[in-house]
Amino acid sequence: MEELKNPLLECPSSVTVRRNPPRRAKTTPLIAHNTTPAPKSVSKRKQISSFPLQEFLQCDVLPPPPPQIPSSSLSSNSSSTTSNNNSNSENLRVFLRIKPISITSNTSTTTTTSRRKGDGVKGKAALPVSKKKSLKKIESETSCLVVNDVQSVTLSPPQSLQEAKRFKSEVYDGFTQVFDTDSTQIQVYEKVMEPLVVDFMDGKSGMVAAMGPTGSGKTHTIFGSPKNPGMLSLAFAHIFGRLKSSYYISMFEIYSERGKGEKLIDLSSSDGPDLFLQQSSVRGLQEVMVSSVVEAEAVIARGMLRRATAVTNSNSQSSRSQCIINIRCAPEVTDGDEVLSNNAVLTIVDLAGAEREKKTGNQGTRLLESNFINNTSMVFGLCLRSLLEHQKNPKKPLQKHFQNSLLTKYLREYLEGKKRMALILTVKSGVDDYLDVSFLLRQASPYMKIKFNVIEEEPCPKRNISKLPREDKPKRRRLSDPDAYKIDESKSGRDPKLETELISVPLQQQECLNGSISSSRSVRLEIHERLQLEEYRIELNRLKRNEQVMLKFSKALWNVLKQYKRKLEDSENEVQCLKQSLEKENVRYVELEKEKEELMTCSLYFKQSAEFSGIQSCENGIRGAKCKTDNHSNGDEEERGSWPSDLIVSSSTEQFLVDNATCSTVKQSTDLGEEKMTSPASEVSSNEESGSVDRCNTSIGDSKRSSASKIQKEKQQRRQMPSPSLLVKEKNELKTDNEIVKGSQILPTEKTGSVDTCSMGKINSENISPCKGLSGKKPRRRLLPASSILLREINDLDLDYENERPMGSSRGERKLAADGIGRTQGSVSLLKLLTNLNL
Ligand SMILES: Nc1ncnc2c1ncn2[C@@H]1O[C@H](COP(=O)(O)OP(=O)(O)OP(=O)(O)O)[C@@H](O)[C@H]1O
Repeated sequence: MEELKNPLLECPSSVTVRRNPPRRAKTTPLIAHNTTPAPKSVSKRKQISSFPLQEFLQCDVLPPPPPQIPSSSLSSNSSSTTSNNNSNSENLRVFLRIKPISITSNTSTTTTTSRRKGDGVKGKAALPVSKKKSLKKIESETSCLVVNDVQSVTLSPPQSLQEAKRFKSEVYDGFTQVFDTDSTQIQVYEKVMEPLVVDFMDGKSGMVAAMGPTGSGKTHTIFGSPKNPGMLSLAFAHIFGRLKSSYYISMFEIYSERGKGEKLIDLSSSDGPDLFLQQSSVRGLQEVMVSSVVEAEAVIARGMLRRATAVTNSNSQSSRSQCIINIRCAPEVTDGDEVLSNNAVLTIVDLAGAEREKKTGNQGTRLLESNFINNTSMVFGLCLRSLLEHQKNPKKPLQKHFQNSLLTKYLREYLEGKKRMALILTVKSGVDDYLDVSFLLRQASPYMKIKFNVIEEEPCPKRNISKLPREDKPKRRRLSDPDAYKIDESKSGRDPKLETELISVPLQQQECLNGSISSSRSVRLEIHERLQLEEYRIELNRLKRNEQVMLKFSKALWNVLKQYKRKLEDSENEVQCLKQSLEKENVRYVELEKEKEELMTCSLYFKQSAEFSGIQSCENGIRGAKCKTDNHSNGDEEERGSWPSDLIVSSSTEQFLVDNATCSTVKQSTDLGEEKMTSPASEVSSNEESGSVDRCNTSIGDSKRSSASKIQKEKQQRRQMPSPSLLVKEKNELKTDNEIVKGSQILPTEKTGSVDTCSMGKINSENISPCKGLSGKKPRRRLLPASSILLREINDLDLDYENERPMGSSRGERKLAADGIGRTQGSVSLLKLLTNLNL
């Protein structure tokens, strides 16, 4: 009772403090190491001011030596410590290894600086006992982690952080084994790895993963060094020392270059294809068959050379990737037959160490790698955390955190508690490493409660080829390149001769073949045959589908082409039509041009005629004019008329000779009832021989020529007609002359209808001042031949009415017609002509 009253007076020698819940740090009771637990009285505990950490650390109490258990009994012993009563369920084994502080400390002795990677323990072991003690003292002074016993440690914050009162000492208990700073590689192997190796050789898969901050000794623990071999090398020695057998080894890393996605890289083979993850197996990964420790070590050494490493502030050879090594049992071949084998795989994972930016001083690429490394570690931890919570409370669903990284995808079965695994946490115990250690222990210590519902894997009597990831590759190759398959077979240890036979022998002969060989071979043949058939079936389906697709595509293409052809034909037809219509239009245009020219010519002519007519009416009156017409009884026949005449306009003193007052022939289309005009010149040149009938726009519409002889005469006269240019010239001359002409009168030459046609309707003789030509001299005028002819023709006309004959009334007096309208002589003449033509 007295002890209880005054606990400070007599401290117990040791105490074990268990953390539960693990994340909540408890104040360490004020008791000495290795003392009996103090009574948990709240009233008494209040009296304890603080935990005398320094005092405690200064105590030169060596941790109890690890129990020396014979190797043969390690497996059973270790499992007995971790497994529950239920043989199929066991806890996740979590180990803690503390890296010697002297190796990490910059202020360490010469021993530290001379050490190389991996030989720290050995060097320390070689020291004399007195030096060992002093070194231990130094370590204890500068360490933040103290080993309480084989299963627990106490983590104390450095003085600077203690003052902040946010950080308190924490005890972490429940580890499968804590390896102190002076633990050897062999000790670690025996505890961590050997049970897994034993199980593996019994046909059970297992995995061990090393976790911890950068530079804490993960790679050292797994791979070690030539002088101080790690767990892997020791495992090889164990595996190959027992039985003479072959194993497949594969080694690959998951790396993120500059943090851009994750990449799988085959470390065991440099010439292999690109790797990709399919569910939980790596496709394309090369497996190297080894049958001795040396071969296995060589494969691992090659892989280590290829592995991504870099120099950081924390580690001169820091791993930048997650490295995974698989060891798989190869079937033994005796006399061509394979014997017992199993599907068990032993997996060793060296995770890249979590990094703090402040400590590592990483920048750029290194920093991006750090992010990837920390992220993967976090996902790995989340998967285990989720599994633990699910096991605690089955109502909580198992989160699918494994999907967030390639590593966790690959290790899914382990992270879901389906296969047994072990974790080894490596830490540095320096004061500077307090935060790293604290983070890791807080994160990983709860994993000790994770249970694995191990499904016992039955040893496989025959190798199950379909389950092996590597088997897919030769299958794929076989279809395209049989030689490639042969090479692969030599690697995998199969009988290539037999496989070649299998491919070549028809299916019908397989039964005979199978009958003659052993049962194991027949099973293998059957599997191969089935796989091959399946491949062919898939290929056939693919080809069929392709064929159907192509068929449909070609049909569609054909239809489209047909439509295009039809459209093309239509377009061509349209083009032809347009061409024809264009030609027609061109012809019409030419004709219209000609008409236009003729109209202009005629217009000029009639203008002259009107002027002359005005002059004549003023002075001499109408001498008479005759119009010769040919009437054809049949209205459908073409009519032809021309007015070749020489008009002689005489005044009292002078005569005007008009050359070639021409009118073009008139072609009358009775169907359309329209008249076309052509120039006399053109008619003479082009239409005369063909006998085409033109109608002069100045001619009287329906006038007919009286006799053929006259026509002939006209034709001859027409040949003498001048060109329109001459007419223009003549017009100019006449204009000049008109100024001095006193008066002249031109005889009416045509009916009003024809005047209209030739735009002569506008010409009114009344508008022409008769007095204009009277003033001045009276020069002798020479009439153009056509005008003379016209005048003569008009004079030849038989006018019925006396009053219609142009009177010789001088000065263009208007004659009163019966209707009382005053007309000039020219108008009267035209009227007569029109009347004769019955228009
Ligand atoms: N227990 C130990 N005993 C002696 N030396 C050790 C021990 N642990 C680590 N070392 C040495 O410390 C250095 C760093 O160790 P290691 O490379 O294994 O760290 P790591 O955790 O793998 O780091 P990273 O995650 O950056 O790759 C190495 O030189 C190694 O030899």
